[in-house]
Amino acid sequence: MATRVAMGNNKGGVGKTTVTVRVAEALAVLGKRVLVMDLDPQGNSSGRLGVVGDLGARTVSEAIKENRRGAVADSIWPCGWDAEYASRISVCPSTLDLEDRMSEAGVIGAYRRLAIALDGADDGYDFTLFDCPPSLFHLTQLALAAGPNAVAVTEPEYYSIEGALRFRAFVEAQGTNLSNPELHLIGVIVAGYDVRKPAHVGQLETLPETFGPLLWEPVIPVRTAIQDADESQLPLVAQKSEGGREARAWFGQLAERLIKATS
Ligand SMILES: Nc1ncnc2c1ncn2[C@@H]1O[C@H](COP(=O)(O)OP(=O)(O)OP(=O)(O)O)[C@@H](O)[C@H]1O
Repeated sequence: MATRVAMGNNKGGVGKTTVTVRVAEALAVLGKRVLVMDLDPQGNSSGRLGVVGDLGARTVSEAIKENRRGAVADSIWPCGWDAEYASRISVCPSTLDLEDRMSEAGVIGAYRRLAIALDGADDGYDFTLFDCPPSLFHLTQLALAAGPNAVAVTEPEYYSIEGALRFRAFVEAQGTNLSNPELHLIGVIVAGYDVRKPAHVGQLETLPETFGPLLWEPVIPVRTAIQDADESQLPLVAQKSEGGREARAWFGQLAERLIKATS
């Protein structure tokens, strides 16, 4: 089984997908084989990893629906990027159909369906990263039931930090309920830091006290190159600017931090 890591925050737009995709990219640069599970019906990590077009039934929604051991294997796509290391990245993509799985939330044991569908399917990977939706409800619970590690992603902004704290509290409280007593938060990643915003500067100072040793470095500042890579669905290696080079280095350090935290 791969080392499984769920990236979450129950506030939206805080950089979860960006961090998941760019840490996956950085892990692949370091030679790791990575499976990205897109658990957000918006399908943003699928698109940013170049998995676009008609996906037919080969999506994470279908794999969960099947409720069969290893079903994820039939929903795995290669990363669509033109980069040497992209061959080490695979994607289990989502579409809006993933919303349909929400109706199963009340079904006894349904929260285990992704863990069951992943069983054996991610054995060939070093890491499986789950890009969670901005919620603590069923789709996030499917990810948290599937693996022992969770990482909160937050902007240095009040409501985003509140969302990260709720995610941490949920992870700490729900492991047993999700049949995953090993579940724990291994880190907090701060993204989207805008030095021009006094509120960001102020909140950044409070974060070491709030999260203590769980706070990972480096903080990821806002860079046009990161947004451009996301919007053009390209790897960071395609961003030749200084910002692109900086971003590759920062995500590389976060990937190394993740490897250290899980080894
Ligand atoms: N460090 C950064 N520099 C510049 N743009 C960024 C950075 N981090 C994220 N963004 C941009 O901010 C927007 C929101 O980021 P992202 O999609 O990762 O958030 P999210 O938490 O996954 O959102 P959702 O909750 O909707 O899934 C995107 O347009 C992304 O490209």
